[in-house]
Amino acid sequence: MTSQDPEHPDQIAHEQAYVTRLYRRLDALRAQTRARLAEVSHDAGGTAQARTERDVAFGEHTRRLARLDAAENRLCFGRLDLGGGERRYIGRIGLWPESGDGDPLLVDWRAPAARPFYVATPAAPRDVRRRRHILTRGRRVVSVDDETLGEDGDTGTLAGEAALLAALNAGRTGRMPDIVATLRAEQDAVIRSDHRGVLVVQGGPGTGKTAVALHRAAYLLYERPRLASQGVLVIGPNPTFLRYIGQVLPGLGETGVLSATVAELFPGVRADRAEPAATAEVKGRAVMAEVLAAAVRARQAPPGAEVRVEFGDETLVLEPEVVARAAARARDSRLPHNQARPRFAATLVGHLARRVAEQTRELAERIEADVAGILAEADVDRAVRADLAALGLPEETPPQEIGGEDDVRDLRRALASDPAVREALDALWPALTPRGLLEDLFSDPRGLAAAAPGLDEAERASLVRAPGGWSTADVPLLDEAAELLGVDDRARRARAARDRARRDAYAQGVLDIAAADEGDGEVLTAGDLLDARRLAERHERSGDATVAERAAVDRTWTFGHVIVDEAQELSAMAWRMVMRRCPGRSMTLVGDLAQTSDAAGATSWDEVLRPYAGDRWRLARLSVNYRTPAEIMDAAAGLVADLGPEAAPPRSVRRTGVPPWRANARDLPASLARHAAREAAAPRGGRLAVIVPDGRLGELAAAVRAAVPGTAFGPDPDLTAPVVVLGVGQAKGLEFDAVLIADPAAILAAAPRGRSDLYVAMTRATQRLGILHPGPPPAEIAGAVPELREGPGGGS
Ligand SMILES: Nc1ncnc2c1ncn2[C@@H]1O[C@H](COP(=O)(O)OP(=O)(O)OP(=O)(O)O)[C@@H](O)[C@H]1O
Repeated sequence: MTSQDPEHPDQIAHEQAYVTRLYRRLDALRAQTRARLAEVSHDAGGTAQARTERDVAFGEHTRRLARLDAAENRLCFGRLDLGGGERRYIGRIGLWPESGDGDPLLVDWRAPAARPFYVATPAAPRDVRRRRHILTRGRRVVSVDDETLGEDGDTGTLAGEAALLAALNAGRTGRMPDIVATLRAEQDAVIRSDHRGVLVVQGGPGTGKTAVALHRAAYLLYERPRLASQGVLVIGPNPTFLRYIGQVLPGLGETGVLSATVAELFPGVRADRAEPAATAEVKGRAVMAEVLAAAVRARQAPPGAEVRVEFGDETLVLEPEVVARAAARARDSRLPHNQARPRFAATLVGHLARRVAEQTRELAERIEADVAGILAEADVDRAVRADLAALGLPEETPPQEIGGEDDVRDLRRALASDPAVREALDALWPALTPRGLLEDLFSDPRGLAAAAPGLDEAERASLVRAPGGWSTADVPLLDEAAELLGVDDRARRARAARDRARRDAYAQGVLDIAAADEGDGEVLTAGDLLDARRLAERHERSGDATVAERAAVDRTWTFGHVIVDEAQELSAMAWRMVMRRCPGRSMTLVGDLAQTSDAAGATSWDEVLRPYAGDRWRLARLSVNYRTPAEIMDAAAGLVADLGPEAAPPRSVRRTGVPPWRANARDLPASLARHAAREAAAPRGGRLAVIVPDGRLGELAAAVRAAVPGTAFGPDPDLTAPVVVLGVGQAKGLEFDAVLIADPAAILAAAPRGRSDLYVAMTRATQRLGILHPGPPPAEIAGAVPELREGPGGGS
């Protein structure tokens, strides 16, 4: 039933009255929360415990306010009428009457009581008689749409899907919307899954994997409140994608989630160095962990010549076996390289100290013997004895122990601080940094040959390069190296101290401004009540955003939950890094093996996950494509036909009646520009993506921009522009009303997994798809996509 339904003309007015009441309640709660926040902000003094409690309250009120603000848009979207006459309104958050008693005014979509809204079916109605979708614009109810279930209801399937289809047919905005009002049962099951380990969500294009993963994060943050302080990490394939999905969680009231690409997971490194795909593929292999371990070992006391150290007037010698024993002892500690270093140094310094002490003792004994001989010969002994007797001293003074424990201790100290000794030890077991190790390794073909016997010569040659900058594939290697070398605590502590000083300065600035504003000497200013450090600490502790900020700069931060989108693209080395971020293995991985384009990416989930989760990972499948109309999906399906059942294309939920088309384009830039201009000017509007081979992005984008001013393109293009030109690698995960693909043959040929790339490109459209091919069409689409004879506006 919709607003036009003549049988229920008063339903919109009825729901409007209720929705208005809900917004009144929301407004009251916002005002209340703001007042509490102000109160806590101005509260001061008391015990340390009281201060901590206030800080916690400050954080809670801030989060609550963010949640209430986020609920403004489509606060209420559903109603359930249950068997016993009970009525439940479903919305973004839970709301209770002011009295606090009685039934909730609005049930949070994540609460168990809301679940039937998503999963009740005519066959299993779960006591639901009627499910109503309420569509609002701003605070105004614009339509209602009912589905009747239960014994006396009809099957209602079509009516129930009206809200979904309206959402799917709506024009795209360049920002992913949340789907909380129209979640499907199979998606709901994934979102609420109680599996505590690794949950893999496999599904074809447009099945809602990304949407589901983000809603699962929101659900888990609701269901497991402690998760907010541990942090949730969302990993996506590129910054453009992360911006595209960036509104979903804040829109659901969750602001404390860190999103990052794999390339951003090593703090302080900007991965902007380009490198051939074949090199990245080698760097992504699991064997690189062994290569790095071997490279580190090779820098630990390399076997060979003896080491000579000048100490005072002496030349001390460290024989190869002595060095080898010290190295073995250090390695036995199983500590990372830099942390094992003191043990190695201590062993050798101890050895040297004993050696020096021994030499000193021998020398002393020799001197004593010599002196005794001289005395005997000269018979001065008797005379000395007489002198001693005259002085009242005993004839035999107890011999002072030369080279005893005290001497050895002193010697150890002296040796440990001696520059020559330190230099010798540094050369044997140098302090290493991840960056230094990698730069060294990749610029040294001989060192690589020794560390990477498992790679063939060409593979090793592909790794050799001059220092300067980092690629995306380097990032997991830097992380691996950091693990092998050990955390450089001093640098981290220094950074933490700097951060704290910066925060203190910032907070003092806030207080200064507040003091300047408040002017009046009689009035207590914020500065009177809060000192800079406390304000800084409060800022540090309060709000989820700062958890995300702290996690972002700390390589060793471990998250309570990690979501990986486009998970099929991660290399084996990237998985090692991601798993280190989540030792609890509470993870949601979403991906599609049919869309793997990275040559180092996954072909089997079991292969990827077994090393980390054994068989304790669970697979959920999504099978319905909500994005791509059946006409386009049918044309794209052939591209993945030979990838096996795991990669089978999903079934589209709707048809549009608009088939995809292809056209021969002799002059590709000109033809592309013409078609893009025509599409951009069409009254149906919407957003257009022109997807081109990565290698021709600059040239083709310039041609399109000349025809359609304002066309976006570049490393991180504005997806809200009416027309955007993307390299095929950038299009992953995105969607547009219309898509134009340029030169499919070049896309197929550009990469070993070119078919997957073309499949991704073809499945980005929610409405229309056109393909321009210079020369004959590739066999993959020749039969599947009809040729445009009198297409949009004629010839190509
Ligand atoms: N239940 C739903 N209600 C409304 N829209 C939905 C629903 N499920 C999915 N969609 C929409 O379908 C589109 C595809 O969703 P999403 O991007 O999450 O799919 P995906 O499986 O990650 O796709 P791909 O693998 O191609 O990147 C989005 O616009 C999403 O909002």
